[in-house]
Amino acid sequence: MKKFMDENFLLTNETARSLYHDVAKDLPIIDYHCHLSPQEIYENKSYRTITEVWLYGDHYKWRVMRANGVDERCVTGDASDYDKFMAYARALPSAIGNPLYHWSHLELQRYFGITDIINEKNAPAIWENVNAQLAEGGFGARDLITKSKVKVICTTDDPTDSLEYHLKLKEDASFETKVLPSFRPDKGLELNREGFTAWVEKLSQVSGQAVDSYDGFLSALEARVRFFHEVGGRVSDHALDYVPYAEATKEEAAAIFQKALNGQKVSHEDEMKYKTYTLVFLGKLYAELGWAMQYHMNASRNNNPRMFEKLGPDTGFDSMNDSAISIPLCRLLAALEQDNHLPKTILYSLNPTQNHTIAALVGSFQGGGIPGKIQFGSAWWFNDTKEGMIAQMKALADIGLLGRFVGMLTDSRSFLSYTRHEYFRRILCSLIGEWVENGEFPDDRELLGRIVQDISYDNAKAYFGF
Ligand SMILES: O=C[C@H](O)[C@@H](O)[C@@H](O)[C@H](O)C(=O)O
Repeated sequence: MKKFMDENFLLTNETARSLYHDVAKDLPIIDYHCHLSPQEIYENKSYRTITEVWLYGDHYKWRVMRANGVDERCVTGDASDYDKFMAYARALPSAIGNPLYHWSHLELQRYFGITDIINEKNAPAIWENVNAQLAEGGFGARDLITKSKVKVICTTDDPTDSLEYHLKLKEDASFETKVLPSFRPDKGLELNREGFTAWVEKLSQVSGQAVDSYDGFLSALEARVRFFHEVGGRVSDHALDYVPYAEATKEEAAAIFQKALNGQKVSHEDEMKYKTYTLVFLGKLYAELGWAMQYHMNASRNNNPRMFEKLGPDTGFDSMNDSAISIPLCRLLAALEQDNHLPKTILYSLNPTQNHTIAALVGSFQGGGIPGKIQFGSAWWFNDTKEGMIAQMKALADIGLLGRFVGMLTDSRSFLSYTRHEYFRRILCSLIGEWVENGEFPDDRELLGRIVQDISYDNAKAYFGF
């Protein structure tokens, strides 16, 4: 029997062990999509308790606690940090087979040198141990990033953000990791959602442009894209909970925008027309600037209205959507490809039944001399599991070029999540090792090492141009 999570954790064969230990293990990280706070990075936020650094903001862990019957008071409420931590420690043994079981142990092992198997009995000692280490210092946000060998972080930012902390970080030579903004204009696309008109008003203020017409709106958005570019942004990100496609003239899109600006709801067809026109406009701009555009598709968000009312979005009440994406997505990309304005694009679907659909679809839009220009993005959110990552990589290998994959991102709100890259790299090495040991790929260590290094780091570096 293998030992629990030792140095050969998840490395199921000899080739995998050598690829991981000799190549992947010590490579730096490019975190091209996450939800970390630039302010916390700038201020090198420190933590007093394990709960603060480990559980606050981590909605994956909150779901496990709720599923274990923990009262919301002990999840996001006013219970003490100790009680919250104990509630998680009590829940964890039931998370057998869930990546959180592994991530949680990896986080304690790699950052705090704790190799105990977490349970209710030893949790009080772990609480004392981690809190004492935190008090000694060296566990601030920046310290954790540096320890994790992260070269670049792309945060997720609203177009109306002043990017104050990105600008400050740019000036701060004492911190070597690049922290760059990503342009996420969802609030400007979701014209039927509450807050749309207020957001447009804010956009007008920050861009210093009047936004009383669709032309003004597009021009203000463009100004913000260019501002993000100046600050170092090279990536955009869109949450397309369903993929819209409905052709529209500019006049039609403008009339729909005006209607929403007057506080009226627009029909689903009009919403799609507006989104299509605006997405194509933005896509062309990203292409001009050489950015990579990310589409995060098919999330079903905020499924629990009562909890949404109480806690807001991204608090652990989301799931997968099953809208068809193939036709609208092809049309959307084709509208950009038409005049050669398709930017580098990364496509993620939260619905893993669409793995092969996306892997095949990306192949229809490759070209223009950029290796892996259209990417099938890494297994996202509920798919960010051992089986989910293997399924995504196998689908990509089946139909496309796994060797050009830009690999893992963190997508997290926690500074301890960098162990997810280790998890991914172990699984990658194992998968490749199995093919080699099965005689399906030659045992050429130089070539294999190259492929592992590319997927773990070099491809992302070249793709984003960091
Ligand atoms: O991994 C899960 C996430 O952090 C999730 O909350 C985000 O991916 C978010 O939905 C987004 O749209 O960017």
